[in-house]
Amino acid sequence: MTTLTSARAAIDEIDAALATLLERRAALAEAVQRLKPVRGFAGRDPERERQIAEGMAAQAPALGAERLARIMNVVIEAGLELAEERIRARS
Ligand SMILES: C=C(O[C@@H]1C=C(C(=O)O)C=C[C@H]1O)C(=O)O
Repeated sequence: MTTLTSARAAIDEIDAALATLLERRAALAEAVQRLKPVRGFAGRDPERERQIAEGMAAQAPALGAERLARIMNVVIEAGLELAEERIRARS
């Protein structure tokens, strides 16, 4: 039987994996910023972001593209913020 404790433990495990993946994603998003002619928020690409949400919806149909777009908007903005900070700190 699923208990509150075991369900929360399962969520904690998934969140730990998500945190690792988010850290890796942010590092890759920073690498992309360094390759683009216009970096950071100024070089935002809404079409690419839409494709990301659509692609993820194929893996997560219950969440769907609209909710995934909202989730990914926060993820992408956090990555852009971090990339801008790190690029500024090194230049
Ligand atoms: C990383 C890029 O720059 C921005 C960040 C994105 C992301 O974090 O996935 C996607 C599109 C751009 O708004 C990119 O253009 O691929």
